[in-house]
Parts: sequence; C-alpha cells; structure tokens
Amino acid sequence: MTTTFTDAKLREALKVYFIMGSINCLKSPVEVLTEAICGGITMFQFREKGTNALVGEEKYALAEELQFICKKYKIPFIVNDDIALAQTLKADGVHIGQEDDPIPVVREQIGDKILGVSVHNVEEAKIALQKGADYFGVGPIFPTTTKADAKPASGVAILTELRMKGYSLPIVGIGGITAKNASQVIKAGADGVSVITAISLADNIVHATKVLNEAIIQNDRKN
Ligand SMILES: Cc1ncc(COP(=O)(O)OP(=O)(O)O)c(N)n1
Ligand SMILES: Cc1nc(C(=O)O)sc1CCOP(=O)(O)O
Ligand SMILES: [Mg+2]
Repeated sequence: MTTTFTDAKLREALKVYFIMGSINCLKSPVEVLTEAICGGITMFQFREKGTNALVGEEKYALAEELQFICKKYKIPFIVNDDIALAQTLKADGVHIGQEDDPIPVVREQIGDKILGVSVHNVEEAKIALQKGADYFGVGPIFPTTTKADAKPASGVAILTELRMKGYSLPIVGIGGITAKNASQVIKAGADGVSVITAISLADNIVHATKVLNEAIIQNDRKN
C-alpha cells in the first residue's frame, strides 16, 4: 500500500462504498449523496459516465459540489477514471480499471493518494499489486445492468480464491450487490461492498443505506 491512509482506515472506508454520477439519480445528486451519507456510507466515488453524463464545466461543477459535501462529513472522495479532475480537486484518490491509464502512470501523478484498481482474476490482481494498487475492486460479483460493458458475473468465488492465494490487500466487491446478498460478499473475504443502484435508486435512500450498513457490520470478521 502506498497511500497515507493506514490499512485499517482504508478497510473501514471501503465498507459501504457508494458510487454515483448524475445519470444514476432520480433526483438531484446532491440530495442523493447527502441522504446516503446520512444512512452511513463510508466512502464515495464520483463516476460521471455513460449516456447523457455531464462533461466539461458541468461535470467539474458537480464534482466540486459533491466533494464539498463529502468534506463536510469526512467521507473520502474518490474520482473514477478522470485523473486530471482528481488532481484539480485534490481528491482523496482515484479508481481505474484494466482499460484506463496504466497504474504506474497514475501513481506517478497522484503520489500517495488512494489508488483503487479493478481486477477480475488472480493474474490481474498479481499485476495490480506489483504496480502499486491500494485496493482491488472485484466484480461484477452478481449480474448488473448499471455498467454497459461489465463482464459476466463471477459470483463470490473469485473473492475466496484471491484470499486463499494470499492476497491480503483491501478488497471491495462490486456489481449487483444489495442488502440481501452483501453478507455473501463479506463472508467470502471482501472488506466492503461497492454499490450504485442499491442506494441511488432506493425509494428511501437513508433507510436502504442503513440496512446495507447493518448487513456489513453483522458479517464483519472483527465483530
Ligand atoms: C470500486 C470499483 N470497482 C470497480 C470499478 C469499475 O472500474 P472500471 O472497470 O474502470 O469501469 P468503470 O467504472 O470506469 O466503467 C469501479 N468504478 N469502482
Ligand atoms: C461500476 C461497476 N463496475 C463493475 C465491475 O464489475 O467492475 S460493476 C459496476 C456497476 C455497479 O452498479 P450496481 O451496484 O448498480 O450493480
Ligand atoms: Mg474505469
């Protein structure tokens, strides 16, 4: 791990990791994020991506507004894909995937900020670890329609396999995770769950986040 976040602090932050952009919301993203924080999210990723996503100044303005809220409530603010935006905003970190900028290039740019990397198998995990990832985002664990180019769902077996093979880096599961299936993800070895729709499209965001949070706490190996 390269980030200034301690191992324990990062694992704690990954427990209920909410990802969102304007297209994931049925109401204002500011409202959605504020309610999610009220319900107990522990980290936030700004992912402004997909059809009708904001670009340019509008994207920047929304990111700044959401970062302001995160700062107020001391929630780490991570930027998806857009390293330049993360640098301009002095975000707490970035998340990149296998098709994004190379890990060493991103690390060079962000210094000791948090660097999350998507991995889908042991080989990708080995390389991401060697190149300096701070945590792995592993998915899709369950089927999802939120990410158009998501790979087929792997189930939780990939999490067990990574832990069995000795990978101890913080891991967050992603893809189709809800309060109902979150316990499987934690039991299989993840430190936390990363969700979009389970929170962003919930009728009652505060309640849905609380329920998700409780599912994580109940299955936390430390409890
Ligand atoms: C926590 C977390 N895990 C995985 C991803 C997916 O990243 P990527 O594969 O780069 O896909 P996009 O999100 O960029 O479409 C993520 N964003 N966050
Ligand atoms: C952003 C993202 N990445 C994935 C991956 O597998 O890497 S799945 C995904 C979408 C997650 O959204 P939901 O919680 O609505 O299923
Ligand atoms: Mg990406």
